[in-house]
Amino acid sequence: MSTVLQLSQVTKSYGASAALDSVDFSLPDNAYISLLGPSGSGKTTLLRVIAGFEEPDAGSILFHGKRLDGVEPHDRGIGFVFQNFALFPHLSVAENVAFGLRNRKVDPVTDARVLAKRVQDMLSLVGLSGFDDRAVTQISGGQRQRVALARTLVTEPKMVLLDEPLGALDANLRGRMRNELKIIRERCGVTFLHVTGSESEALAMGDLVLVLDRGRIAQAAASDVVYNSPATASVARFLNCYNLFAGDVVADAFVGPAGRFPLNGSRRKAPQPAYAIRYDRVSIRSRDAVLSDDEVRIEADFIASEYSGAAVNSFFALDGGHVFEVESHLSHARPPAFVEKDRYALVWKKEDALVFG
Ligand SMILES: Nc1ncnc2c1ncn2[C@@H]1O[C@H](COP(=O)(O)OP(=O)(O)OP(=O)(O)O)[C@@H](O)[C@H]1O
Repeated sequence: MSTVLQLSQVTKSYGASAALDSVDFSLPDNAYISLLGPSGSGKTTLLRVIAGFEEPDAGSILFHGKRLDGVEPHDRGIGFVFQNFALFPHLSVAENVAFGLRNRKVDPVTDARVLAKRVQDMLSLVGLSGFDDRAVTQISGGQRQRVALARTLVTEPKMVLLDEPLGALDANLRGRMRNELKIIRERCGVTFLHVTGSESEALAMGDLVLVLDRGRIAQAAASDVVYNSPATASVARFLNCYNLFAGDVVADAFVGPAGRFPLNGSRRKAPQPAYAIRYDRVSIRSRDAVLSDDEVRIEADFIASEYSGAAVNSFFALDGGHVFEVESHLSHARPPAFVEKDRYALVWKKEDALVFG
């Protein structure tokens, strides 16, 4: 697969703080890439630097093998879809889409018939044929999202940057638009770089998922690799499906304020030591249940359960107040009702824990 974009050691600071700190990655052509990171991790700054709205302080950006230094945003061949869609409210759907083509600096399209044909093709690509004359104030959020996308795609960018493109939509529509965006990308065959703060969105959409942590790429891998094998404790935290413990490896155990967890030997190199166990790898047992040699246990008080259709998530308070979460999939068996404030044993296999440090 050929490379569309390559960043090497890209750094951008605002005052004394580095929004991007030596960012390195390569993106394949014709792929859907998710960029996941918590608020303030540098996602928008990274998109703005790639788009050319900001210049990096150091490092290089190669787009199709050519350096982008000093190239104006409109000359980069990179499209940008903004979170709030940034449509012109006084223009119709078709006029919004035509705007970019008619007004672009390089090779503007002025012939009305050519323009109309290109706009029609684009509206058909995003599933909005027949909406040409509608005011953009008289269409739904999902339709506005498609107009924003059509307006970018009509200029035939070689890559598209999308800044939280589903953030302004309600949860239901967000789910449907995930699929739509993937289909539209496949039809036009260019790389989409989709920024999101939602781990489920990033994992569902990306052929490749980049995880940004405090201005650095903490991991770049396929969704299942990120989910099952987060590279650092911070990545595990963003995924919202791991219980994390601070502490250190001492001989054959991980020891911290929450207790002593015997290890099975495997350990991944990471800047910060931590112990992680996924919510759905834990079983809830009575305190007197017998443990086998390959299991680890901790005791905690039941707080509450939350039913989500396919699973029940149960919350427990560890001694010291830390909340521990267990996800029980209902396809296995429905967990019994637990009694509030009663104490239970939370048990997992040594080999299911991830040990960082
Ligand atoms: N124009 C600016 N001036 C000063 N600091 C800035 C500026 N833009 C961003 N920052 C800082 O750079 C860091 C990264 O910001 P950025 O907006 O890229 O993060 P983000 O991951 O997109 O966050 P969010 O998800 O909340 O939009 C933050 O600490 C932010 O305060």
